[in-house]
Amino acid sequence: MSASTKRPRLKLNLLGNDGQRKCKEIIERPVKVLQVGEGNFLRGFADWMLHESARQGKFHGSIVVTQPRPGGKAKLEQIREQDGLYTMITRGLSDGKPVERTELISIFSRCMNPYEEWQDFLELAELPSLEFVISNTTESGLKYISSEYVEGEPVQSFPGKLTVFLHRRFERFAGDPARGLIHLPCELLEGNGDVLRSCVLRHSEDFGYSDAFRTWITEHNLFLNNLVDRIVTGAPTQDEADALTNRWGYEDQLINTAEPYHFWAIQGDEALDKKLPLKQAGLNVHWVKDLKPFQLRKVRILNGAHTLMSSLGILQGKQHVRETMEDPQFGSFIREAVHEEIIPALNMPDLNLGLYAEEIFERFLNPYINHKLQDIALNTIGKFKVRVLPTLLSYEQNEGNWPSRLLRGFAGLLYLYRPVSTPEGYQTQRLNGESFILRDDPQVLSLLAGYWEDYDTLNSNEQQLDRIIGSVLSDVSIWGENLDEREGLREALVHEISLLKGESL
Ligand SMILES: NC(=O)c1ccc[n+]([C@@H]2O[C@H](COP(=O)([O-])OP(=O)(O)OC[C@H]3O[C@@H](n4cnc5c(N)ncnc54)[C@H](O)[C@@H]3O)[C@@H](O)[C@H]2O)c1
Ligand SMILES: O=P(O)(O)OC[C@@H](O)[C@@H](O)[C@H](O)[C@H](O)CO
Repeated sequence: MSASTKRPRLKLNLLGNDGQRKCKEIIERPVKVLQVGEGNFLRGFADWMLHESARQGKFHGSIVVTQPRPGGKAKLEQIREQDGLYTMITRGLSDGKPVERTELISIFSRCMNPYEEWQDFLELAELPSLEFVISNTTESGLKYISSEYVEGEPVQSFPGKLTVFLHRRFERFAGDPARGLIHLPCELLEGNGDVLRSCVLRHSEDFGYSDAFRTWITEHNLFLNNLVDRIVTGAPTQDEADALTNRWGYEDQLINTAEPYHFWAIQGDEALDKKLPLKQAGLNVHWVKDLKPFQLRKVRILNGAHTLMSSLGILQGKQHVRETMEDPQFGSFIREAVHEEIIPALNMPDLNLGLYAEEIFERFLNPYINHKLQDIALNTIGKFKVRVLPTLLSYEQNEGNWPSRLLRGFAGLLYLYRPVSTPEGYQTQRLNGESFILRDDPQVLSLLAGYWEDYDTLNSNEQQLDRIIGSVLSDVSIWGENLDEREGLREALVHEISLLKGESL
């Protein structure tokens, strides 16, 4: 956009009377949620859901948004400059048909930088209206980092800050059981609620807080394990953003985009939907007794299919998930791997996993998303161990033979992971000889580089390959067990790699 067409930033007073009234109606509600994290995901997931529930007149509250680390300041400032407003664009396929919806989200009543407004932040703990703490600080943010609390100075880590915050609330309300909070940490960690509670308890010991405080934490605060699922893709392209600016007459620097699909499983009593009316607002939110089956189906089917396609796809020169799924041969390969190998090995007939898988394929085919295989491939070894290998092993145990597509996926991973250390990082080659940088645990990459050292793609024979694969499989430090002791696995993988080298799928 040229300078002459520069538009003002989105603000409340730029909206018409009706728009202002609708936004203010929500913004002015009492603060019920402290949010730790200002990232795209939370804004496209929990905030979007709470706004929807508020819009329907079900959720009578607003959110104070805070940044979880000193570095998150810029995004928070942008939110502040826009009076907490931002546009959410939901687009993708729903039952095979393209859908697109644009909404102005006005659920944030305040922005707060705890590193610069520590006392104000702690004062929030005294709000009688406060009921929830929702966070997403990535897996790196939800962990215990030993620290001291110096009165008046902010603690750096999210769990550390939360501990001081909760202590202030405990003191202000003299340990009133009714003033405990409900915590929904959305970080993608198994047992995320349990992890957060144990961090808070550890910090409370470090900070010298009383046993009575710890009892209040364990007995009167709820830390709910939960599983989130939605692909939130953040800002649109600059061209698209410019076109929207021209259409709206103002610039929104916080436009967020996401797929229509959303799923939130929360391990907790369904009665909590009265306080957090998401299910009753028609959102795909489930209060469940046991989160494990939901976690397992997502990790093994959705993430498993991603991991399976990433190594093979990269080897074959593919770039994106959609392109891979649209390829007739590759697409069928992934569908068959899920329906014929992953789902049977899960052995969960009650969960209608076939339908769940079809929904996932539709998400993979979302025409608005270019999900890069190289992003999914980050730290593939660790992901494969959790997302694919257990399926491969249980299938073999149940059926007495190796599942051919998962085996091919494993062969693809092993063949992609033949790294050579270069100044740019650990490099490998696609099947067409093009180089590709592997981003993974440097220790594992260094071990693998050693095993593949003498290998020559063109001249090495099957015996050498057999020796290398044997060494890789038997490295317990990589796989957590000696996979070379699994009968027939090495031979089958060597055979698959030989086939892979000479062909496409
Ligand atoms: N975007 C998605 O589709 C999606 C879907 C499901 C889960 N997730 C998960 O959500 C997380 C965030 O994704 P996003 O798209 O919002 O990214 P983002 O970059 O927009 O936001 C990242 C957020 O995490 C915080 N953060 C990063 N490192 C931190 C650390 N060490 N300590 C404390 N806070 C830290 C940032 O300040 C920011 O608030 C990722 O871990 C991702 O796996 C994302
Ligand atoms: O985010 P990662 O790197 O752990 O895994 C890559 C993808 O499988 C993942 O991002 C999914 O798209 C996401 O989990 C969907 O909710």
